[in-house]
Amino acid sequence: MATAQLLGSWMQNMISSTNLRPHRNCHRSMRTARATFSQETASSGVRITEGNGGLPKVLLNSAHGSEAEIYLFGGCLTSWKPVNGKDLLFVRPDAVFNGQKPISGGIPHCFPQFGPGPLQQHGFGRNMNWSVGDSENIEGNPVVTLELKDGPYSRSMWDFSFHAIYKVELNSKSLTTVLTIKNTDKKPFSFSTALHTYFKASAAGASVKGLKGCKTLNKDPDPVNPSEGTEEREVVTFPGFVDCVYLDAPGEVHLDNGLGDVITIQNTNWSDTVLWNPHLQMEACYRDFVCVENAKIGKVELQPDQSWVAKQRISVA
Ligand SMILES: O=P(O)(O)OC[C@H]1O[C@@H](O)[C@H](O)[C@@H](O)[C@@H]1O
Repeated sequence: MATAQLLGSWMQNMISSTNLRPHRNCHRSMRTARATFSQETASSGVRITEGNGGLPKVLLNSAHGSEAEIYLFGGCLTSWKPVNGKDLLFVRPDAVFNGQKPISGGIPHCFPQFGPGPLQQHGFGRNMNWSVGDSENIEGNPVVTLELKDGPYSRSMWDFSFHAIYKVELNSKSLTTVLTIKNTDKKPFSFSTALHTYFKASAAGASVKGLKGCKTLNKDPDPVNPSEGTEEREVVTFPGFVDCVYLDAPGEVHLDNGLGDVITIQNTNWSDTVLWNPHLQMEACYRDFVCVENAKIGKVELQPDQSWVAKQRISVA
């Protein structure tokens, strides 16, 4: 795509308002850097365009025909189309794109709190502007790295210096994300986190395999005092309201979305899995999605300069 198309005037505003870094070499003039970034990103299958509500979004296009999109607001993946062309993520019809409220759908970040807890539900990572740190292309597969650092808004709720790095790689049939949280403060901090993935589904026909034997924290009916149990089922379904944490979940589970797709959800270091469907609490859309979330429910404590890293890979056959 031509530079002019990539960088309209809205984009130039966004560069300053979202700390978008056009290129690693910051000594170049901004103008040259913008042009270089756009040329490089166009050829790497990574480009930035205007999304809903005028919010900037990163488009990933692989040489194989797969596609994904990520809003910088919240670092939120809102679309993933493997080569079969079907979007396997779900964005709720009540989602707003105003840069004020989190985007309800896709893969929002829960950070630095999964919740419930003292901070706002699911923390603030999903309603801050992430920036683009880097982009590359590996054998036709676009890779983009987003970053989030503390600022006055996060400090007002959680007074720590941190650096979150979110690397997203799109392959023909898979989407891999690596999240790194680094303590850049002089004091330790602790956090919980999740990738709150909304999958498009027929909730009535959807099921998850791989969780049998896990300890469970069932948040239905009381999310603050969940009841402990053990999952006995080989195949977990969504017959009504579901809100359950699976502790020490395996590195791989399988979601049958009830729409003809089986999605393999693999992880490294996301120790827990959460299943959620709001049923009649969201009458307008509960039939059309299920959430299968890789999570870290127990607190991670990081000393200064320490990092925590977790990987998720979602794929279709
Ligand atoms: O903030 P959202 O996207 O509406 O999601 C809320 C739900 O997120 C789930 O992860 C929690 O387990 C639920 O308890 C919660 O209600």
